[in-house]
Amino acid sequence: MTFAYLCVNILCRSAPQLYSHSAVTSWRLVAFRCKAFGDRTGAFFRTRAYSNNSETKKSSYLTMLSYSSQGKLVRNGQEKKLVICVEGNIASGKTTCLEYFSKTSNIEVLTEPVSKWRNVRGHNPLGLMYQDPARWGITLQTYVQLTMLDRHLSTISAPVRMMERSIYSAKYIFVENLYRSGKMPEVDFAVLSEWFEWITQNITIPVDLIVYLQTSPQTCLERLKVRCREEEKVIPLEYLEVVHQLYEDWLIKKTSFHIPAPVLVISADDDMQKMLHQYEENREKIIACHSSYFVI
Ligand SMILES: Nc1ncnc2c1ncn2[C@@H]1O[C@H](COP(=O)(O)OP(=O)(O)O)[C@@H](O)[C@H]1O
Ligand SMILES: Cc1cn([C@H]2C[C@H](O)[C@@H](COP(=O)(O)O)O2)c(=O)[nH]c1=O
Repeated sequence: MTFAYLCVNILCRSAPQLYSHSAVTSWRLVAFRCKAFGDRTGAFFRTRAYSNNSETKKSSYLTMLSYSSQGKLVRNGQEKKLVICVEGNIASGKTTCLEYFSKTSNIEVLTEPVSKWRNVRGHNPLGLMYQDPARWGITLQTYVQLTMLDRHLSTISAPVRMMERSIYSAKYIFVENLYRSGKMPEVDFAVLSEWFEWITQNITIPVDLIVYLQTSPQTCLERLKVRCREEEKVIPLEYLEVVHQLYEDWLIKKTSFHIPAPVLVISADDDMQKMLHQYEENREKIIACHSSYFVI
């Protein structure tokens, strides 16, 4: 613990009235200086200051961040939790899988924030993207990236978290697809990539295991039709085939992008009954193989 850390900590406790805006502002400068001089407590100062003024709500998760030994921002007290990301094509059965595991005690599930993508302050970026990907792809994907980051950084309350997709697949599958298919202008792709690289280089995104629900694109098309989301009615089989190939290159062939965690592949073309059976068969691999996380 540094001298500066001790001084500010004592001030925080003994003089709460110092949480005036001007004091907060000057603490930010202290924080900035600490960071500039390589002091890992900088983030602590900054977040302590933020948490005591009107910006509290907007930066609530920042109050829990500090620097790791690698110099990345990391959420405090979440290190021993297990994070599993369930990946797969559109309508492959990810939500259904999460619903099944949500009945298990000690597991919390986080589904994709699709409702936000369909309604942000009265706008529907998901629908707009499907209508005109070249115009609205950047809009949707910027928002997807933000909401996925928010999901990754949200407080984990159970020993195990299962979440649907990740900030990685949003970039490696969907942004990549828009760009490669010529539907995303190069400048949009460059800006999104800069954001993505900054986030992943500066913030620890905890992922311990990827469960890949491997389906045929044809199965996904059938399930997509049953689910019948209005925005997705325009999705043809070819789109699902491209998404499938991007997933296969990333998680099976391992030839495209960095894989942030070990991958467990589950064949997911079977009917619901057989899938539930498969989930039970794989339960140990998903959770128990990480039991060392609980022996602390
Ligand atoms: N194994 C399965 N067999 C048949 N239908 C399924 C199966 N798993 C999911 N579904 C149905 O397919 C649709 C898409 O499933 P969902 O879990 O929402 O997929 P995702 O979250 O991957 O998009 C839903 O209507 C769901 O009830
Ligand atoms: C992550 C992500 C998703 N989308 C689209 C693809 C689908 O239409 C929905 C998500 O539905 P799913 O049933 O969970 O697959 O959102 C996208 O366009 N871009 C993305 O990054």
